[in-house]
This record gives sequence, C-alpha cells and structure tokens, in this order.
Amino acid sequence: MRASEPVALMAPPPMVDDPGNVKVVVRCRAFVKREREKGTQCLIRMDPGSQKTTLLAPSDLDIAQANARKVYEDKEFTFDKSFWSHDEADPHYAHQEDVYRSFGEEFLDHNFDGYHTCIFAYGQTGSGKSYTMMGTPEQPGLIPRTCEELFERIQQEPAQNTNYHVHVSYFEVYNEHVRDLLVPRTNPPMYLKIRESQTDGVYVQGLTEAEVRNYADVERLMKMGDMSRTTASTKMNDTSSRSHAVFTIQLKQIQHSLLSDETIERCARMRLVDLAGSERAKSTEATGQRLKEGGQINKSLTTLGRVIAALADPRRHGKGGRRPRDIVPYRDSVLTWLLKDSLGGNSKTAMVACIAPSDYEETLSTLRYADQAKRIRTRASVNQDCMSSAQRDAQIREMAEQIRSLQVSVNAASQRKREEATELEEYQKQVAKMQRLMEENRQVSECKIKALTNEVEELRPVNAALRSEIEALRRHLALALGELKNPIILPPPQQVTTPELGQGQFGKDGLERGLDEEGKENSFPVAEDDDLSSDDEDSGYDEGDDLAAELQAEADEFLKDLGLFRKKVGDDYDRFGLRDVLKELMVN
Ligand SMILES: Nc1ncnc2c1ncn2[C@@H]1O[C@H](COP(=O)(O)OP(=O)(O)OP(=O)(O)O)[C@@H](O)[C@H]1O
Repeated sequence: MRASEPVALMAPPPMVDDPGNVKVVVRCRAFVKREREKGTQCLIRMDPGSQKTTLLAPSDLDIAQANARKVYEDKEFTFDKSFWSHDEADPHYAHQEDVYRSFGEEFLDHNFDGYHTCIFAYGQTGSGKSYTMMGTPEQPGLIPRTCEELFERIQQEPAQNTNYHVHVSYFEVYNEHVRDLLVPRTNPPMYLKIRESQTDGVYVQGLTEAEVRNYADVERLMKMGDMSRTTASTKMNDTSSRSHAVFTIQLKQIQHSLLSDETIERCARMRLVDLAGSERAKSTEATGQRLKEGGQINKSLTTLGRVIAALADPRRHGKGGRRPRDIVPYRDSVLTWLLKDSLGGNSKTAMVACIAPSDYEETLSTLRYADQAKRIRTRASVNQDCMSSAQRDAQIREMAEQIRSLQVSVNAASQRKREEATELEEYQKQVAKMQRLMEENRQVSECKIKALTNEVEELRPVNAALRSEIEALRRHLALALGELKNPIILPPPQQVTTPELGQGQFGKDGLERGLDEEGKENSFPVAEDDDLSSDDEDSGYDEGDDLAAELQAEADEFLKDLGLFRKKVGDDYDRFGLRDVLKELMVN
C-alpha cells in the first residue's frame, strides 16, 4: 500500500523506555443455560464508579456444607476496569464494543506509535475468554475489532507519505507443542520449534506470517485458524479451547521524506492471546485425553502464575536493584517462554480476567492471579529506525556482502554434503559387492562339500570290501607264517602192518599231519631254529617258501595301496575340513 507524496514525518521516537504496569481488567459473564436451569446464585458485584469487584461468600448451604473446612467470606478487589457483562438489562452492562473501546482502541494507538502490545485473556474454563477475544460473528470480540479498525485507520487517515505492511500469524500451544493454525492440519500434526535470538527475541521457527491487505483477508485467516484450533466439549463448556491460541499482527510503517531523504521505519507487534481455561478435573469430570490436556493446561498456567509472581515481586523493582533475570521461570513452559517479552519486557500488556458469576473458589483464584499481575511493570519502547538514504544504501551494500559470503558457505556446505553422499554411496556399493562375493563363496563351498560327501559315500562300500579283504589276507598270512614257522615233519615211510589201513588211505592231509592210534592229531615238535633255510633243502618245503614270498609281496602291495588311499582321504580332510565324516568313515 502506498500513499501519495508526504509532507510531515512521524513524530520523533521517545528516547527513553516507557515503564508501566500491566493493565488488568475483569469481566463477569452472564449465566449460561446450565447455570440458569440450576437457578444458580450470582456471587459477583461490580461498582462502575470505583471499579471495585466484590466476590460474595456463597449463601447456598449445599456449597458451604460440601466444603465445611473452607472459609467463605466476601473478597474485594480493584482493577483498572470492571466489565459487568452479567445482566444485559443493567445500565452498566458492558457490550463487546464497550470492552474494545475501553482499552482495545488504546492499545491499537500504541501500535501505531510503534510499541509492541499484548492482550491476554485468563480465567477458568467456560468463563468467557474466547467470547471476549474472538467473540461470535454477531458479537465480534477484541481480535476482529482490532483488525477491522487497523485497516480503517490505514485506509481513512493515512499519513500520506507512509507505506503500511501488515502480516498476521496464528498458532496454538497444545500439550506443550506449537502448531501453526494457518496451515491445514496434518496427521500426525506438524509441530514447530521455538528459537531465541539476540535480535528477534523468542520466535516460532517456520511459522506462517501471511501478508494481509484488508480486513477481509484477516477475517478469512481468522476463520481458517479457528476451525483448525483444538476444541472439545466438556461438562463446563460445549466448545472448550484445549489450547492456548496466539494471534499476532505485525504492523510495519515505512515513512520517507524526499526533503531530508530520510526513512523512518516502525515495527509494532500485537499479541492477542486466548489462554486455555484453568480447570479442576472434579468440575469438568474429564477423563482420558481431556484429563491429560487439562493437566498440561494447568501446568502451563501454574508456570504463568509463577512468572507473574516473580515479575510482580516488589524486590525486583526495589532499591536493592533488580533480582537476577534467571529467577523468572519463563522457560518452564512453552507459553511463558513465548510470552517472555510481552510479560516482562518490551511491551505494553493488558490482562482480561474472565470470571463466571457463580463459582466462588475458581473466581477467587482468578481474581488473586489478576491482582498479582497488576504489579508487573514492563518497559515498552518505540521500535523505530531512522536512517538517511546514504545509510540505507550502505546497509543494503553490507547486507548484499553478507548474503554473498553466506552463499559461498552454503555452496561449500552443499558441495561437502554432495561429496559425503557420493562417498557413502561408494561405500554402500562396496559393502554390497563384498556381501555378494561372500555369498558366492559360501555357495561354492556348499557345492564342494556336497561332492566330497558323495565321493566319501561312494568309497564307503569299497573301503569296507578292502578291509574285509585285508582281514582275510591277514588271517591267511598269519596261517601261512605259522605253518612256515612250525613245519610238519613227516616220519620216514614205514611198513604198514595193519592190513586195513593202506598207505593210499592217508591222502594229502595224512602226509602232512600224523595221527595217533586213536585218530587224534599229533603235535610235532617245532624246530628250535627259526631259520629254516638249511634244513629246507632236504626237507622238501620249497613250495612253502614260494607261497610265503608271494603272499608277502601281495600283502606289501596291498599295504602300499592302502597307504595311498589313506593319504588321499587325509588330503581331502585337510582341504575341506571333513573331520567328522572322515573320522566316522575311518572308524567304520
Ligand atoms: N459476556 C458474555 N455474554 C454472553 N455470553 C457469554 C459471555 N461470555 C461468555 N459467554 C458464553 O459463555 C460460554 C463460555 O464462553 P467461552 O467459550 O468464551 O469460555 P472460555 O473461557 O473461552 O472457555 P474455555 O476455557 O473452556 O475455552 C459460551 O457459550 C459463551 O457464548
């Protein structure tokens, strides 16, 4: 958006911070259907003159008796403003428009002056926070009213030499996770990271910051975000917000004077926060997911309470000087970390404490919270830069140089990344190749083992046959050697007197062995001398010598074959490690 040629520049920025307390207002809502049906008693009184809010002790005997140990008494609080939105017929009834006019408008002024602002709604579940912040299409709340008027101001009374740029973002903090409400929901949800930098403070990385040119653009985004927000029906509220929602408007005003050739840039940020409601599991009767959410909501609200208590501590601003910064537990919850600047830094901040008309304990807790928040002081300063064209050009040059050097390091980094990727790919290829080779080797070995096993199996019967042959030959040899060592000495031929027994009846055996009269085998004395050769000449045993030599040669030949066979089997055993198979084979 660009207006026509300028005349005057923005007012010069204040040189000092603008310290101020957090503005605290309280709003009491009307009875809802559930309360009307029960005929509940209203426990709130508000004095429009003094802005006093009084919480009355319940006269309802049921409540008092149910909590006999608790003390119920009237409590009085004073805030910057008390909005009575309980009874529409009351002349002091505060409509949505009244709430906005009372301080929403003032906060928008601060934004145009270049201050960061924050308005957050706090209160128990079902107390009217979403109604106050977002409202309904018929009764729009603070957020739509602020945005609408922002564009009205830009369009109706433009500082003629000023360019306006408006961006909005919308996110929720659900169960300690940040989710962008301006991008469609995904399953599983996409959560964003929180970062903190010297220049930008705490921010959400990757959050959508949509440029808007008119209120219709904002309305569309608000609708989109609201639909995406996590809500659920509980006993206390049909559409209970289960998350903290943060709607942010960034307003940038750039003003340029042709006369002085100077540019002034103001950046203001508006944070509009609809917190999830504090709740007691007993009142909401929540179970499962709702109970878990309730636990997380209460945890972050308790941290918010601790942050508020630390910031409100008078010693912090006393004569003794500031307490150490780390005493404020901002980082203990995502919500307080994100609101760090809004709560205790460079911001003008307001809290709307929303209360239900009939819940003594919850309302007392909210009012005490709000009462403490009143004491927080922030130090807001105008976020404005003023520079001449020469300075701006120098800045642009410096930035261009920075971009160039960043580009170089990005290129180097991506080159390194590419090289690493190639190396990794090569390594993976080698590993795969090695695995393939090992597999092939295994298959070859398996094949060899199979062939050898078959060969061994084929040789088994041959081996058995050879063994029995060896055994037979051994026996044969032993017998032959025995006979050679103990030759049968035949008696000299005699005259057979017995007519019945002719010589021819002795046969071959009869010649070799002598029989006594009873037909028993004779044992002939064994020659003392083992060397039979001298006697043999005359003894007629040349045939026996030949046979022994022949058998000895045969046995030697066989033993040689057997030795070769053993050697072969031994070699195979060494080559293929067939220890067990061969062992078994040797045994058999
Ligand atoms: N000022 C009001 N005037 C009329 N109705 C109201 C007002 N404030 C709240 N309500 C109604 O009360 C109910 C609860 O309000 P709302 O949803 O805003 O509560 P909440 O505090 O945001 O709850 P939660 O923390 O559970 O999200 C709604 O039906 C809403 O329309």
